Amino acid sequence: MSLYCGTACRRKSFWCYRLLSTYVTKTRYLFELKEDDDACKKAQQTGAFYLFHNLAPLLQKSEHQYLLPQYSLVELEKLLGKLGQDTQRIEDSVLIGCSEQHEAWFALDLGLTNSSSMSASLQKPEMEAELRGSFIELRKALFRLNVKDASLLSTAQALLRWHDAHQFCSRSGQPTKKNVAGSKRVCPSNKIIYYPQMAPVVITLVSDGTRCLLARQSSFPKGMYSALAGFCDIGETLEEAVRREVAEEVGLEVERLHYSASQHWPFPNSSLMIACHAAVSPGQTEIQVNLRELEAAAWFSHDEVVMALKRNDPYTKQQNGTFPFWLPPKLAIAHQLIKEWVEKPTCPSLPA
Ligand SMILES: NC(=O)C1=CN([C@@H]2O[C@H](COP(=O)(O)OP(=O)(O)OC[C@H]3O[C@@H](n4cnc5c(N)ncnc54)[C@H](O)[C@@H]3O)[C@@H](O)[C@H]2O)C=CC1
Ligand SMILES: [Mg+2]
Repeated sequence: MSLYCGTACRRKSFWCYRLLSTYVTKTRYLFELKEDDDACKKAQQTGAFYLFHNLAPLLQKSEHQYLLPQYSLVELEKLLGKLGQDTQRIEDSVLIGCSEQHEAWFALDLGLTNSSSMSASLQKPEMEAELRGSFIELRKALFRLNVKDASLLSTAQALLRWHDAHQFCSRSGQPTKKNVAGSKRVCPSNKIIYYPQMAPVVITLVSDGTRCLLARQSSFPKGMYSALAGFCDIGETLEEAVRREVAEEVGLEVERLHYSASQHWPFPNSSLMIACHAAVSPGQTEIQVNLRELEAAAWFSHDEVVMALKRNDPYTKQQNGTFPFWLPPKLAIAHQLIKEWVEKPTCPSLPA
């Protein structure tokens, strides 16, 4: 059971941690680091750093998985010294979380150049040799990481990318300055504060009661089908976005929908994927594929989907030269939606 400390007693630190659950103290600690630059600098002294190069995380290969090396501040300072770099570069790091023991975790990109520190991009091969690891594109590495590491690296990459793309104020054109944690940037001339953003995206698995509708874009790997996805338009509710995307992409009218879960998705930019199941009436299932958005869409039976979920080697070409039908990997929320449908194909009851 979690105990809640009703009064936020501000004695030694920002909050009184004594009576709170581990989760709450951790959350409050992270909040303090985001709000208080001095506290965050202090946390760096005992913290752990994850390294990136041009948004690719540093990983070490073990037998079947990638491992995530972390460095202390002292180790990082030593490394920068060896590579002939100023330790001021550590100021570009961003806070990405902390352990239950309050060891703060930071991410630092040594390949990106920052407008204010004027630091030069470090050479990748030189660093890889020194660190005995490789900077691997996140898209390639994500599915060979455990869930916790994958989520940590997705957050880190999204935050590093956001800072890289928001170095200037869109009103004054002046360089913006990040706080120590990297939870915001401020324009020194007009005090406008910029916060990291995610784009909301709806992802919908449409069912007619016995089959589910899956689609593919030409950019997907060969043979892979997924649920319908689309960015929310400004001003739309979640329900309206689902209805519009399904109508736009396959020409069907959704009758009922049911929220399932959500996921942060770092590609190509930061999105908040909001996953739903939706139903269409069994009498109105004729698909009209919007070829400007999709390469193909089709209804799949329960058995076909069960078979596809079991497929381990999707990239193997079949004898007739085509690729087998397969589904997104476990880590993608599309996979979870499809798995839920396989386990319970009947459709839920919220009106769209
Ligand atoms: N994690 C998962 O399981 C899955 C994630 N996704 C992600 O969902 C996202 C959206 O899916 P799509 O079918 O591509 O969306 P979509 O159906 O909305 O089409 C993309 C188009 O929407 C427009 N657009 C509107 N707002 C945009 C914004 N904020 N950023 C970029 N483009 C915007 C652009 O013209 C773009 O070409 C993709 O980024 C994809 O990576 C898609 C399927 C599965
Ligand atoms: Mg789409």
